[in-house]
Amino acid sequence: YRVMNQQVHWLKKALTYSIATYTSQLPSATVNHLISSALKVWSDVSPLTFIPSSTGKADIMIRFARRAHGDSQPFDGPGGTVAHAFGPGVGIGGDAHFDGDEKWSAEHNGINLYLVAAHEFGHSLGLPHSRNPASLMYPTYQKRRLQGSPLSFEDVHRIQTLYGMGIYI
Ligand SMILES: CC(C)C[C@H](CS(C)(=N)=N)C(=O)N[C@H]1Cc2cn(c3ccccc23)CCCCCCNC1=O
Ligand SMILES: [Ca+2]
Ligand SMILES: [Zn+2]
Ligand SMILES: [Zn+2]
Repeated sequence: YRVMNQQVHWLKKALTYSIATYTSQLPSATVNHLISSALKVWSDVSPLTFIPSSTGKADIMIRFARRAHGDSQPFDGPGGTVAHAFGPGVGIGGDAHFDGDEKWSAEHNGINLYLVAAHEFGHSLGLPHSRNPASLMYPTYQKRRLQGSPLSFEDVHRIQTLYGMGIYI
C-alpha cells in the first residue's frame, strides 16, 4: 500500500537537511561529520545535493529519540531497531530518527552512526530493502568496512534508476 502524500522519489535534486537533537554518546561535531559523510555516500553516486538548513525546517529532518517520540513507530530501547526513516514526501517524509538508547559510535565499538545513517538516508531517498547481505540496504545492521563506499553495485544501480542524471524541471 502507498502511504498518503508519499512519492517514489524526490522531485528536486537539492535537498535540505537539519539535525534537531543529538546524542550524549558522541560530540555534536562528530555527529555533524558522520551525518554529512553518510549523505555524501549517496550524493557521490547521484545528481543529488544535500544542503544544511539553519532554519530548522528541512526536507530531511534528523533527530535522536527514545521510545514513543511523536510518530507511529516508538523505539524499543537498547538493541532491536536502531533507527527508522520515512520515504520522500512533505512533512515527516524524508525524516530520519535514531534510537537514543543505542550505544552510538564513530568506529565499531557499538553501533556505527555513519553506517546506520547511510542506510536510513537510502530510505529517505526512496530505496527499499535488499535481500543481499552485501548491500547497505540489507535489513539488518552489519559491521562493514569504513573505508570507501559502503554501497553495493545493487545500491548504486537502484539510486541511479530513481534519480539518474536527468534534468529536473
Ligand atoms: C539496518 C539498520 C541500520 C536499520 C534497521 C531498521 S530500518 C526500519 N531502518 N530498516 C534495524 O534497526 N535493523 C535491526 C534488525 C534487528 C536485528 N536484531 C533484532 C532484534 C529485534 C528487533 C530487530 C532486530 C538482532 C539483534 C541486533 C540488534 C541491533 C541491530 N539491529 C538491526 O539490525
Ligand atoms: Ca533500539
Ligand atoms: Zn520516529
Ligand atoms: Zn532499513
